[in-house]
Amino acid sequence: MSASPNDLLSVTDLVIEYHGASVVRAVDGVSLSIAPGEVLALVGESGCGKSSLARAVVGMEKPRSGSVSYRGQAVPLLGVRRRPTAFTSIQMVFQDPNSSLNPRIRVGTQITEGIRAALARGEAGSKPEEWLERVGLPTAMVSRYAHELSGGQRQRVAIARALAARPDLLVADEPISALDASSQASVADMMRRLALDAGAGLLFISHDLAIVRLIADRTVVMYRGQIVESGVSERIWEEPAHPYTQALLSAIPAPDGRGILPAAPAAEAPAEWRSSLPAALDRV
Ligand SMILES: Nc1ncnc2c1ncn2[C@@H]1O[C@H](COP(=O)(O)OP(=O)(O)OP(=O)(O)O)[C@@H](O)[C@H]1O
Repeated sequence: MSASPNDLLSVTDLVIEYHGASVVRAVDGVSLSIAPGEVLALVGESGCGKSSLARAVVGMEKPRSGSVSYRGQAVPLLGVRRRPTAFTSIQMVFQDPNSSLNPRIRVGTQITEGIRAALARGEAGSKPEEWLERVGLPTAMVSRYAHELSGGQRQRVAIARALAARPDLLVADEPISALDASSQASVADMMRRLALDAGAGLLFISHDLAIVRLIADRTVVMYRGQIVESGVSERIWEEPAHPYTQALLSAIPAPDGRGILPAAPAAEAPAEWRSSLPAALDRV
């Protein structure tokens, strides 16, 4: 996955470490890129470094080494106060909508913040009600407060606000896990459509390979801070090359209760994975 001058986002040899009682290397030499109008999924089990990578992409995490560039320019570290205007064209949706919405500000006002960011970059204006409709919420919700909404409604508002800023690049970190199972696929598909209608790129982080298969052009699989496999989503789904990807796929429930893979993959998984994914690997 080498960088091209046309990339919207280019991450090169990224290393992120946390220094506490011990050093945790959360991201260990990751390179990836996203072209305009492309959906890239980042999958992997909890703790593999997905959120650390996402935060670095939007300038919220300082890399130990390596680089993150957006349209060929290094993404600046977010200031204590606010990010430079140019970089409002990168928006992030967090797993927990409470971390981006203010419970004491009306929903309409919060979406208007996104609209203002778009206007400041010379983009066309829009109304908060339009964005509520696009994410499947009633327009009357403009006058409600975030704390009056359900978790799923809040997440839709967070998505509406991010999209209202008309980003070129949308980074969505587990954006659908707060939603009920029946609406996860439709909201993921809506994000894909809205991002692509705007010609934006979408970095979609999830542990749900079934949904990723539906919406992502390419998929990157992370394990313990490193990329173990990447490629066209359909290929990864049909012919996972790496034993870890095979284990992730086999852990997806199927009607027969045996996981999604029809036959046992040939590759032998290293013993260390047996401890991290025992249930999945029992079926591999
Ligand atoms: N601020 C921090 N300080 C110390 N360690 C951290 C910090 N943030 C993350 N880590 C560690 O870095 C590793 C990667 O964490 P990260 O949140 O990036 O993983 P993730 O794949 O997003 O997990 P999840 O799916 O559970 O959100 C984990 O071992 C985590 O404990």
